[in-house]
Amino acid sequence: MSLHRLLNPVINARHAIVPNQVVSQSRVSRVLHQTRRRSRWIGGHKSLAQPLSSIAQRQDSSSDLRDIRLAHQNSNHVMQFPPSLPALSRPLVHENSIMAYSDNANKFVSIPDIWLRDNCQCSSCVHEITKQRLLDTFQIPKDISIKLCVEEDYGIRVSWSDGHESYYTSDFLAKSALKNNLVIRQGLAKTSLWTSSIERNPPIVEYDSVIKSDVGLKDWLCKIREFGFCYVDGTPPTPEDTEKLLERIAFIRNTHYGGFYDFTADLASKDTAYTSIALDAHTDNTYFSDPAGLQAFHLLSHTEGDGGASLLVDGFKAAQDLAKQDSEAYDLLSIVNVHAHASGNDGISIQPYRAFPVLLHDPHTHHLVQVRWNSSDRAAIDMPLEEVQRWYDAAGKWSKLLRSSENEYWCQLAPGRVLVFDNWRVLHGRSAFTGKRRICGGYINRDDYLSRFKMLNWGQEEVLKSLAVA
Ligand SMILES: C[N+](C)(C)CCCC[C@H](N)C(=O)O
Ligand SMILES: O=C(O)CCC(=O)C(=O)O
Repeated sequence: MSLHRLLNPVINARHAIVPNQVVSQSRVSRVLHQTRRRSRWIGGHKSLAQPLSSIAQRQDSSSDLRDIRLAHQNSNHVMQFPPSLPALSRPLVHENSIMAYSDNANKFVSIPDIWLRDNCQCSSCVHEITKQRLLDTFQIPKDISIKLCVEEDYGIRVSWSDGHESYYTSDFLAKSALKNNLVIRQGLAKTSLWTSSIERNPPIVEYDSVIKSDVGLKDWLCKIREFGFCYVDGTPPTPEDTEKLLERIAFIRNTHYGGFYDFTADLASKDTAYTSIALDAHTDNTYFSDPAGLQAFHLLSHTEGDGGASLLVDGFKAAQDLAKQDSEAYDLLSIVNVHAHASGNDGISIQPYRAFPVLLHDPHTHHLVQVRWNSSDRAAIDMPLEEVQRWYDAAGKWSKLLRSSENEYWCQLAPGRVLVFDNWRVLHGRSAFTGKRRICGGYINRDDYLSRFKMLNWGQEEVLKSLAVA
């Protein structure tokens, strides 16, 4: 059975639909080069900027980008996910060194002694309960070497030149050498992009299944990971039961709005969410360095008025549309950094530690990992004013895609139906409303959400192996 199927029953590569946009560095470099030629500008601060082309060249040198870009170039902005993993090959002992199959080098390579010694898993080197390293890495003798290593049924035993004894399971050694561990490290999974037609068959789970069993919780999180959102029907229409539901995933994130939120149009917090005006499709927390990973809404009541429909847009789908429609615009929104702020509450003006692009990509895999889009909270654009028209042109195309009837999914929330969505992928909004409308919900950190997802799908042992920890 291939490692791929061993690792993740959730992933089914044969049907995986594109989850991520891959911006080829060569194209990004060309866009920058054009920008540089016109305005001698890179990344905002000439003295600090490192021309992306040089970063691209550095990244170009790593083979893991070559096959990703190849996939990208051959498949027009998209990459089938996840990259197929090689069969798990058993490590072997050769001339007093340990060889493991590296899918980076596509061959068996010798594992460096320092790495092996530093990753000894015995109870004096790793805390058995906390899984933290106890060993002082930098006290390992510089000339550390294997004095003797013996293959056993399930692993390899090593006697070191400093007298230490180690034992490594074959599974640990094999998985630590793989570069494609990102599937587990990043909690990647099957992704289905959607349009307004999702209305016919939206992802739904039942409250009881989620509350009563981890099987139900896993099903919910897998649907959120696949579609970027999922309803939970049958939820008792109370803040208490809604909070309990969300805490099945992880603790609620505290912000300047408080923790678990229960709000209405009373400007209790000085944000337009606390009014009755319409809100365009946006992602929340663009003013935070780390926007919440999940956001939830549970409409508890709406009396003496109407409107207040909810809007969802698949940002990854819209990004794919933009990439196909105008790759230069896509690249510009992937490069130009935009500032954001939250400054309504007294004594508060929050910004992230740096400006971020609308479309944020993983610097190593080039996968699209985050959409940051909120015109209400947007501040300065990190681009010389004489250049900024290009950003507005690109952003205008993006906005048009978000507002297209193909991509807008309008739904009417109701008591008992909790909406939870991936705030790094799915944009949300609402129509204007009248009357008294009460919504509760909460934010959950992305890392806490993905931790729960990975624990339910692979378990701690496999996750730690993917990190070369256990
Ligand atoms: C969700 N809750 C009502 C607590 C706050 C809403 C804040 C919305 C903010 N403009 C943003 O985009 O993040
Ligand atoms: O009131 C709503 O339906 C959504 C409010 C909103 O967009 C937000 O809280 O971020």
